[in-house]
Amino acid sequence: MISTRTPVIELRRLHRFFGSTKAVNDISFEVYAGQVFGYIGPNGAGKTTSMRILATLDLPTAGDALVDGYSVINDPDQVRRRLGFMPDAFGVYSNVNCREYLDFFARSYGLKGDDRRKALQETMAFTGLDVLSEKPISGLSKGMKQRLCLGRAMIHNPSVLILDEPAAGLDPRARIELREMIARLAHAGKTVLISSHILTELAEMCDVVGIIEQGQLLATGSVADIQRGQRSNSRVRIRVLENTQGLADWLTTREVYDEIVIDGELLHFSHLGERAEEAVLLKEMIEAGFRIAEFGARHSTLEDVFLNVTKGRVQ
Ligand SMILES: Nc1ncnc2c1ncn2[C@@H]1O[C@H](COP(=O)(O)OP(=O)(O)OP(=O)(O)O)[C@@H](O)[C@H]1O
Repeated sequence: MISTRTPVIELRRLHRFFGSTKAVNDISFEVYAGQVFGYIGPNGAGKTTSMRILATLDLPTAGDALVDGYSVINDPDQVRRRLGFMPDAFGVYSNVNCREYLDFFARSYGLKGDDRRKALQETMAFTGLDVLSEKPISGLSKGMKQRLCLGRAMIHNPSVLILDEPAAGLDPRARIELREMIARLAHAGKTVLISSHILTELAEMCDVVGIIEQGQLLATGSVADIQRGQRSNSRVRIRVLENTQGLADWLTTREVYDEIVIDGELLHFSHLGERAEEAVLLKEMIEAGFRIAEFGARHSTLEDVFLNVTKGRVQ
């Protein structure tokens, strides 16, 4: 089915080269209203470079990036109006308090009078900073600084938020709170692009993820889709008391079990099916007369998926 929805964020064959470094090398994807898109890749993959282009802080070597249909090349002002960017490094100004910091950015966006007061109040309430409004930034925890930085990115009520590694360095509680804030943003109809080099960190907060390495998008889809696309869903290990070869032959007749490796009394193979099928397999092996002493299945974790998709290449 052809989608008639217009993407809120669109990367169209985006390229950005720095000399011989292909930081972004032909990346295309679309993100729709209210979606949270996880941009995952190892260090140096090209995440920050593409996010900076979307935030109109850099220009592509070729291709384009669009926000609400506006090109970062031709309509950067329109893009800026619609977008809030949270960079991976927190800006300084540590000698001001939270309210003053947000007020400064509200003024730079041209907000005046009641509109500015309302924006400040709403942003501080959303980020939970209202109770800390007079606290100097220098005294804030890492989690609170991240909230402040998110507040700064959303002070002008943008429809799109670009968050570069917001979960990095957060403790588990602050990470859960960040996840909740992002869910609320998506619920309010905002479109969020969020990066990390850890798939597990984002898996629960994203509708769709894109895995990037060496400037190229290697896989996109829901985490479940990407997991399904992997060859080995689980590694099964069986110890049989005798007739290991006989069991291997018996398994080979069943098409779902391939690449069977025999190692003494042990058999290993990959399995692409459901977990329930493993219970059926165990029952059938025993019924077929094989004396099974051990049976174990290790399901691929999100880390395995990430390692399978990426190759560990750096540039
Ligand atoms: N201004 C620049 N000049 C030269 N090379 C650059 C510049 N900015 C980025 N690069 C290079 O482009 C590549 C991609 O960098 P980028 O910062 O986009 O990666 P990243 O995925 O955000 O990584 P990280 O997770 O480490 O932040 C790297 O090889 C980096 O060294």
